[in-house]
Amino acid sequence: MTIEAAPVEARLQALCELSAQVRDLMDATALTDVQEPELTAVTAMLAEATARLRAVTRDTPRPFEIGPDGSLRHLGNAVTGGANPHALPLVVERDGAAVHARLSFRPMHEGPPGSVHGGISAMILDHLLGQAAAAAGAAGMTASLTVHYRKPVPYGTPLLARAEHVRAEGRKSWSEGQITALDGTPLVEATGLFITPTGWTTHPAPLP
Ligand SMILES: CCCCCCCC/C=C\CCCCCCCC(=O)SCCNC(=O)CCNC(=O)[C@H](O)C(C)(C)COP(=O)(O)OP(=O)(O)OC[C@H]1O[C@@H](n2cnc3c(N)ncnc32)[C@H](O)[C@@H]1OP(=O)(O)O
Repeated sequence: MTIEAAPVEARLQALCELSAQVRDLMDATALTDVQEPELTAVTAMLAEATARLRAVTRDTPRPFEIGPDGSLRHLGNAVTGGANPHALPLVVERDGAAVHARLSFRPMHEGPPGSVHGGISAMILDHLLGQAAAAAGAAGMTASLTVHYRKPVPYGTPLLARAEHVRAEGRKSWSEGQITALDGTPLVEATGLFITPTGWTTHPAPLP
């Protein structure tokens, strides 16, 4: 894994704005009820836009970078990356030994009709649990994730997600966390085991 010096911020800002537009496009696509000729016309426009973006490409999404404020960021990440349309993007804050984020899922995250797909909730918790491990100085890869779905998760509603590191044993560390309604009602709870790969232990990972 490499950490790059950040390129010109204005270009990254434009890339994040493009990603935000693509997220809106994804919701619009999931919800549209326009007629077939309009669908065909929009599809042609998008094919042209895709070709323009492919004119110059990278091998991977944006890597870990040091931002202008000195913080570590990963704009290509599928959960937190502002430059990745797949990401919400989740903005994770540290809170002592824990991490938390406010979040709001979108119609494109639908699983059961009217609520969020369980795999999407699990992905958010996987990331947050991993960040809690990293915040405790035990960054690692997810080895296992156990998820309990307590209530359907709504989209279009502000929610909270929180995680904390609970214990460590050698290269293994455990975190637990939950997604809740704003009033604290638990919706999804998870525990995860994170293992620091041997290659990382000789080069301590930077904290997020
Ligand atoms: C320049 C570096 C910069 C780094 C910057 C980092 C900053 C951090 C910032 C921000 C945090 C972001 C947070 C992200 C969160 C999301 C993370 C993901 O989505 S990760 C993707 C999904 N996970 C994988 O793809 C893993 C694939 N698996 C593996 O790579 C390996 O299996 C790995 C590393 C998990 C373990 O491999 P081994 O070779 O190190 O493990 P062995 O030596 O066999 O076992 C060690 C101990 O762990 C147990 N163990 C191993 N795998 C286990 C498992 N799956 N379940 C339970 N125990 C397991 C074993 O039984 C052993 O235990 P005994 O020491 O004997 O007690």
